[in-house]
Amino acid sequence: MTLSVDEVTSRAGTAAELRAAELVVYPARSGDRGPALLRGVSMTARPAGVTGLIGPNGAGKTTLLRSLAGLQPISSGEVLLGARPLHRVPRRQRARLLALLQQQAETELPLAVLDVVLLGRIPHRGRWQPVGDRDTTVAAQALRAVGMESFAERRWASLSGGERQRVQLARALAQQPEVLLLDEPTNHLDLRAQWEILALARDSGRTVIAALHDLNLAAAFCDHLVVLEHGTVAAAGPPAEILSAGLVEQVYGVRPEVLHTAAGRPVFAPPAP
Ligand SMILES: Nc1ncnc2c1ncn2[C@@H]1O[C@H](COP(=O)(O)OP(=O)(O)OP(=O)(O)O)[C@@H](O)[C@H]1O
Repeated sequence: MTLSVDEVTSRAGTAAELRAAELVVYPARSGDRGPALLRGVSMTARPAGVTGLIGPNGAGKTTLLRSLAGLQPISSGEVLLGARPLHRVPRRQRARLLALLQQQAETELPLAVLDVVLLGRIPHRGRWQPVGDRDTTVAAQALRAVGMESFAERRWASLSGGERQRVQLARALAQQPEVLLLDEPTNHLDLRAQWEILALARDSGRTVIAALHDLNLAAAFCDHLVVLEHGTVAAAGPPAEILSAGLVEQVYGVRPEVLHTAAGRPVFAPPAP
C-alpha cells in the first residue's frame, strides 16, 4: 500500500479544534431516564493532532464520536468546532467540516468502489448535482492515498473486510473535512495497513479523533488520549504520561506487563504465565 500526501491527505493550517464540554447523553427515546451513556464528558482535540479514545467495550467511545459528529442527541453540554457550537452549524456545512468513519459501514448496494468514495463528495456538490471532474479527481486521489486505486471499478460487495475499511477511509478523505472522526479505523487491517492508515491520519494535517482498542497503536500514533470508563473520563493526557499498568488494571481489569521503546513509548503485553 503506497500512501501519498496530496490534496486529500494534507490541509496544513486549516484544521479546527473540536471540544466537548460536559456532555451528558442518554439512550435514544429513554427520556433522560435510566443510566446515561456519557456523564459529564469534557475533552479537547487539538488542531492537526491525533486524539485517541480508548476504554473497554461499552465505555462510550462510539457514543462520544457520534456526539462529536452531531449525530447523537445530547441532553446537556455542548460540542464546539473552533469557537462555534456545532448545533448552530448548518447540516450541509457540518458535513464539509466533519467526516465520521463508522465502525460497520455495511452496505450491499451494487456500487463500484469509486461510487462509494464519491458519496463523500455529496456535501460539496449537492445530492442531485451530477458528479463533476473535480469530484472524480478528489475521489481518485483519496483511493490512491489508501492504496486502493486499482480497485476503483470493483464491486463494493466483493471486497474483503480490510479493503472495505480502506475504501471507507477514502470516502471520509474525499469529504475533505477539517475533522476526521474514526471509529476503530484499524479494524480488519493487517499490521502494515494499520500502521500506514494511522500514519496517514496523523500526517493529514486534520484534527483526528480515533477510537482505538489497541493500546500499543494508541501510544504510538496519538498525541493525546482520552480514557473512557462507564461513560466518564477516567484519565486524559499524552500517552507516555497517563498509560500505566495501574491505569490499565483500573480500567480493563487486567494488569499488563509494560515495556518501553527506545523513545520511551509504553508497550503493553500480557503478563508472563
Ligand atoms: N440506544 C441505546 N440504548 C441503550 N443502551 C445503549 C444504546 N446505545 C448504546 N448503548 C449502550 O451504551 C454503552 C456505550 O456504547 P458505545 O457503543 O458508545 O461503547 P464503545 O465504547 O464504543 O464500545 P465498543 O468498544 O464495544 O465498540 C454500551 O453499554 C451500549 O450497550
